[in-house]
Amino acid sequence: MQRKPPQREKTLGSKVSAVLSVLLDLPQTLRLVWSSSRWWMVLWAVLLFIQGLLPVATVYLTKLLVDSLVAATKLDIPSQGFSLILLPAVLMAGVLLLTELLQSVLGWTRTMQSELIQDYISVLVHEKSVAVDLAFYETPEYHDKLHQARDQASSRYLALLESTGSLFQNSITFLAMATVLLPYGAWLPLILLLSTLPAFYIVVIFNRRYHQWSQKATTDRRWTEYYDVVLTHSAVAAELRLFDLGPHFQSAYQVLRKKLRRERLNLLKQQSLAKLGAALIALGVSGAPMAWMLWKALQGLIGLGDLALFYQAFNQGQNLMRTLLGNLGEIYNNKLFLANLFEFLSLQSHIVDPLEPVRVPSPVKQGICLRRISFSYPGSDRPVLKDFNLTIPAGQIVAIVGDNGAGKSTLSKLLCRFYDPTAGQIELDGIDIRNFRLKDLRRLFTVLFQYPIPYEATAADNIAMGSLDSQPSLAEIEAAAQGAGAHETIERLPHGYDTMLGKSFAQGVELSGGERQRVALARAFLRNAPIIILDEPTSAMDSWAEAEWLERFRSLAKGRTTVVITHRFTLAMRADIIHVMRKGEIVESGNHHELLEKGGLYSQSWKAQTEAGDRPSVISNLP
Ligand SMILES: Nc1ncnc2c1ncn2[C@@H]1O[C@H](COP(=O)(O)OP(=O)(O)OP(=O)(O)O)[C@@H](O)[C@H]1O
Repeated sequence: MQRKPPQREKTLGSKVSAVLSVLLDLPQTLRLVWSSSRWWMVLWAVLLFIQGLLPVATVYLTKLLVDSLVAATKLDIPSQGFSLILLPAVLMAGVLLLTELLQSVLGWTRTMQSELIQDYISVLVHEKSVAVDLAFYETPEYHDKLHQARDQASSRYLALLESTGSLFQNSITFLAMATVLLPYGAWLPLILLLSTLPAFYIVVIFNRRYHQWSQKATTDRRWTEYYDVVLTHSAVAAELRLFDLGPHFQSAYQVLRKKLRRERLNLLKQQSLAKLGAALIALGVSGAPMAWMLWKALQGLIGLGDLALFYQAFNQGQNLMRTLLGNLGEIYNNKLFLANLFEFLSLQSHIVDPLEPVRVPSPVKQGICLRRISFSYPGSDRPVLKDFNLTIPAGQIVAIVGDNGAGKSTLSKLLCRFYDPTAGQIELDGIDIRNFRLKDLRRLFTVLFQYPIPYEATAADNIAMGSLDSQPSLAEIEAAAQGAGAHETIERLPHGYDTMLGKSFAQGVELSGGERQRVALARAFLRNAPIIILDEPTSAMDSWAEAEWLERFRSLAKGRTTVVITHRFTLAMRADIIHVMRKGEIVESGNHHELLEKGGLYSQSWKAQTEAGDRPSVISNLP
């Protein structure tokens, strides 16, 4: 077993520089906020600046009030005393009023900013997640990253903004307060700083530990989310009840939650103890100046107003210092978490447009040619295709039949460049498809995937999604539905083409598997692409529906290049060329009659099934 190299202990200096580098990078991080809500940010900064000055005004007015009170008590005429107190009292009330007013305007600003930032980050994450290679979905690391980016980014950004704002506001208050304290001794602000440093150190250390733990716990948290979905999702509801899987998944969920809770509580316990220690140190350091001021007051060297001012200013100064350093700790912590978002946003796709794209052929004249293709899925050593050759002539219907796992669906993914082959090349009219712009290449294809997605939308929109760019008319949608054999089904729905499909939203209806497949087929047909790939188009259809659909399909596919991936011989036999695939290789090719005459795998499967009196629908798994 390989041993891990011993981790070098970090020195205090390297820890400090790590913290500093994270903190100094703050403007870069805040740029994103600036892009999302710049004017709200300006308003927010102005409000914070004013709010930062208010505590000092309160402290100063307290001194004025106490001094006026002392002076008033020495006067014989009460009305004169009253007028002495009036001005500072009114000013104090004004400051209190302004504090309240600022609070509510700030609350409003913060809510607006929070909405804008959340939406902005969601847009960035969505843009990235629809752009990255399909290969990213193959790795748990990608799912962890996506989870971290989605799960915490918005809240961490808001928290970062909050702590930065708080740091800004408290720095202003602190500077003003330090100015007030300076006449009593230049060393006082220094004592304030010293008394709060231990707490700061503890905040930073534990924030880092929390971040490390949180990164490590991402996979566990994703598991709990998975169990949560299984326990609550409609697609799983029937199996869950029939196989009585509820207790199994509930227990798995609870075990993980318990583990996560325990780890988090342990961290919190250690942090609380350390914080208590830091608070005791701070108390010891700050007791001395208070005793010193009291002694001076007793000596008559300072007045009561001074004592009140000093007490308030020192007390608030210390709280402020603690908050300031706490803010820095928070900024550091949130920045650590936001690194996940930036890491996610900086993921680089490998399947990209070429530097000098070539125009896609229009119309397709020769067809598609796969030359010596080898391919393994990312993260897997097992080749799905090895030295694979295939020609799909333009304008013909080519069927690919083969047993499970032969690599049939993989072919369609390579043709659309969801993945690139590890060796060999795919040519369209003699040009390597890597020379085309991705969008242009994919626009040449329409695909009915093996497991098509039913969208929560109306029947018409479900079909229109095949070609949203062209804003299809209802007549075009209906024509596609006719071609897929979905028209009659949709006509029978309560609101026809306007019926919502899926039951997650109001007035939705559920279609059967075969009906859903026809709607998906209609979506594929609507896209007027020159190359059609149909992966098991009739797998959910009954034999009558299949026979009827096949009749229509011939005319629909006319003039287009079609690849039909199927287990069904009744479908394959109508193709111009049939390729039999096995373990990543083409083992037989020809039309139905040629293959029957050859007496190979195709013919044996066909005979075995017809002799058994079955509909010859599925290729048998011959040895
Ligand atoms: N995303 C993936 N990551 C890793 N391996 C995969 C992935 N998708 C498919 N495979 C593997 O590639 C092989 C070929 O899969 P493919 O889906 O192309 O088979 P198929 O011929 O379409 O099978 P079926 O008739 O069952 O649909 C299978 O062994 C499968 O396990």
